[in-house]
Amino acid sequence: PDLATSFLEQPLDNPLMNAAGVWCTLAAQLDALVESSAGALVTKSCTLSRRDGNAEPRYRALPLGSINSMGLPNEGYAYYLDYAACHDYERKPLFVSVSGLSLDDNLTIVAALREAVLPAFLELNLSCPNVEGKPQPGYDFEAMDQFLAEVATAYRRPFGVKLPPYFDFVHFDTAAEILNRYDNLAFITCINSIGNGLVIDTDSESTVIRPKDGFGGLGGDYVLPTALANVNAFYRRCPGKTIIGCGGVQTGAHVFQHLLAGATLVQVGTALHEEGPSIFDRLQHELRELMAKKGYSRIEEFRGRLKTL
Ligand SMILES: O=C(O)c1[nH]c(=O)[nH]c(=O)c1I
Repeated sequence: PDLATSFLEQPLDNPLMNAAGVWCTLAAQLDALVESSAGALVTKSCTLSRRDGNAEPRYRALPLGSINSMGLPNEGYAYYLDYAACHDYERKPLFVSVSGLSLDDNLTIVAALREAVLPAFLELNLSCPNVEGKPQPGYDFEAMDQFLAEVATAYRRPFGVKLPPYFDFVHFDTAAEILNRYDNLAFITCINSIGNGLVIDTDSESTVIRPKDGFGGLGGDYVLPTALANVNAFYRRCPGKTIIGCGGVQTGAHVFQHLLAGATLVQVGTALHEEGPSIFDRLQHELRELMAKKGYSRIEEFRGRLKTL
């Protein structure tokens, strides 16, 4: 079976990439993703200036996934624009994730990205749950609409958004109605971590990460059904847009499920953090095996074809 696909008319060897924030803060990590068999890669969400992020421990791997409250540690947007300027786009597409601390910061970064005239894809992160005192725009529909109105106008080129998980059909409907207003909003990445979970260690009777009294974003097995729901909800509601699936991917079957739900590309976070970039070889092998067993030779034969009962 062939895993070749395309994204916004760009060909990719396969639909797999990292999730923003994982294995992508420093150039050496990004280089490792370029060298890996990932079909594409995305940079750590960036802010105007470099940030240390929250106090450690701020990430914990768990039997069923992960919890994190990194606090947006990153090298500052110039660092990632420099990386994007040196990337070989013939090899694989590069996405730049932007998560400015204010609308103005986002507009400054987006303007710089536009001025750089790079073939990189902008993934506007509206869903960071871990910056104390910064509510995420993804859960404030008025703020989200304003951010998109200004960014869509300033950037003028195709871009995408990274959304938080929603858990109610009214929220799916409202968010989709906003996103559908912006013609150059070309893709939607669902989901970011499930925000502000609390993991407790029974023996120590304590939280397991330091920031925010232990409250942090959940990833891994915990989030797969929610991720699939959000992928399919926006796939159904935004027919003119491309969906990128993110959340809970650990096996080729999980990739298959995201594709079935309507995803075009599939991002890997927690499992990549734990296994490293070789995971992209394993996931492709497992996906090919599953496709062969089902008699599929190309992804387009089943992508978006989720059956209902
Ligand atoms: O804490 C983080 O840096 C972080 N952590 C997440 O789970 N999602 C995000 O978008 C971000 I910006």
